[in-house]
Amino acid sequence: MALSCNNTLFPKPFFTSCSSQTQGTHFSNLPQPTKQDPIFKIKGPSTLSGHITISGSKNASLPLLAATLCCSGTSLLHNLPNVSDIQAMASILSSLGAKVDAFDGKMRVNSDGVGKVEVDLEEMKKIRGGFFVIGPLVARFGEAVVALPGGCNIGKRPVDLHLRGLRALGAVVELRDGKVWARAANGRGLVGGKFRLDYPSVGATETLMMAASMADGTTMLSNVAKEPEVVDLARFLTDCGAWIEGAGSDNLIIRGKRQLYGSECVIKPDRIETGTFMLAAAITRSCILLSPVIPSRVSCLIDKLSQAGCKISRLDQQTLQVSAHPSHVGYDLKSFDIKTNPFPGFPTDLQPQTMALLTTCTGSSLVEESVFDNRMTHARELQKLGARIQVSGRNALVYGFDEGSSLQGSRVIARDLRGGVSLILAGLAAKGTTQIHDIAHIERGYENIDMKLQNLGADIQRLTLTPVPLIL
Ligand SMILES: CC(=O)N[C@H]1[C@@H](OP(=O)(O)OP(=O)(O)OC[C@H]2O[C@@H](n3ccc(=O)[nH]c3=O)[C@H](O)[C@@H]2O)O[C@H](CO)[C@@H](O)[C@@H]1O
Ligand SMILES: C=C(OP(=O)(O)O)C(=O)O
Repeated sequence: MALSCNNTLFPKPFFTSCSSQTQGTHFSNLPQPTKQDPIFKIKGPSTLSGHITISGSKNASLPLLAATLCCSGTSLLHNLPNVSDIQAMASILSSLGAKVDAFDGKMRVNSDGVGKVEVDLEEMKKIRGGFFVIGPLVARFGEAVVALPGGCNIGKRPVDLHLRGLRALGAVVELRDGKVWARAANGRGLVGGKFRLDYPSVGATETLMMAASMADGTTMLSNVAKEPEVVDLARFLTDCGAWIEGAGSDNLIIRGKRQLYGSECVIKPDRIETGTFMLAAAITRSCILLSPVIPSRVSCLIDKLSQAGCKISRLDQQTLQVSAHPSHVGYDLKSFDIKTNPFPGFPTDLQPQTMALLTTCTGSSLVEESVFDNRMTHARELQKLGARIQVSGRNALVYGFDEGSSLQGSRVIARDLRGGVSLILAGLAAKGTTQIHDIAHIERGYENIDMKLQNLGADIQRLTLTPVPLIL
């Protein structure tokens, strides 16, 4: 599409105009480190090659770990990613009294000994996924007290649909002192009900699936999320003895069972990590192999990257080759537009990484974020690397480079998980050194990302800076 700086969609640029004045280094506005501050230091530009192993999905693992609270006996989950969100979730389950053993990427959970239904506020602040325990706790133990959840700061993120849905299943739910207090009315447990979600929220769908699986009677949920992680949760709950029909469609019918039993499950490969590494190949104009992957879960990105000119081949059931190498592609990658949407639409969790790629393509692109109301803060950081992006509310215009110019290394801050990883991608493509601060956000969801990229040939190091005194 042809776009100009005066496009009427963007009457008041939020960050800078589309000039290249932001190119170069930007150290001045950054706070001096005052505490141990691990950073990623990247020397670019990099060319990647070789094979990358994709870890289990964080967003599938979190609700599955919560679902183990529904089960009598022991559950065994395999292929959990070694990331801080999973450790935080394990710590929440232990704090409730569940027995959790973690070993070799596996977790064995037995929640028969749960003796507490209140989650510690500090634990809840760390992650979004901690809120999932509300459904299983009310359904199996009759009560839950859970603080409002943390997670990425990407917009308002209310939990009204979780709470209204629980009320439709007979729970009494109140908000007091920043906590949600929920209990099954009359001490009789939850009862089946009907609930239509105003928006197909992934988290609310998962909370209500877990709750309804143990409610007395049949529950009908409509306008539910169709994300693959919902399908994975339905499969696990079914293996535990639940009766769920319709996972992956707009409507769910769930017949509640009095008791569910611990089961075993292998977490599926992370589709967002898959997409992130596909974009890493594209932004560095490289060729890499990725496995294990489920291609149908990243088909939106496959379409967009193919449109840009990347060559994507399926080598076997679970191996993809992504090539953006000039000798394979023949010309530089072309820009494309994206609009994020619930699955099967373009995933919001790949929007920042895609924006990073678009800053290096020829032509200009429109990025529309329709899922979250404040998921553009990475644009400001990408600008520090010289990217030409104009943000207006939930939309961004991204201008590619003219021949000969490119991103330049700089010091930047990871402001959230996917925005943070978009800076790694940009740093790989940029000339010179990029330092990324606040990388704890990135480590919430990416297992050993520095080592995985080193294995592909990138010059990236994880360093811990020693605190320096503030010089006035
Ligand atoms: C731990 C986890 O799995 N996180 C994922 C999950 O987040 P999460 O489950 O929080 O995302 P939702 O699908 O619930 O949120 C989507 C939209 O619905 C709104 N909403 C949600 C719940 C509610 O009660 N009321 C309401 O208005 C949100 O503000 C947002 O605008 O799905 C998102 C959308 O694919 C992903 O970006 C997150 O990575
Ligand atoms: C937004 C994300 O995570 P969370 O919902 O846990 O904040 C994410 O995984 O991109």
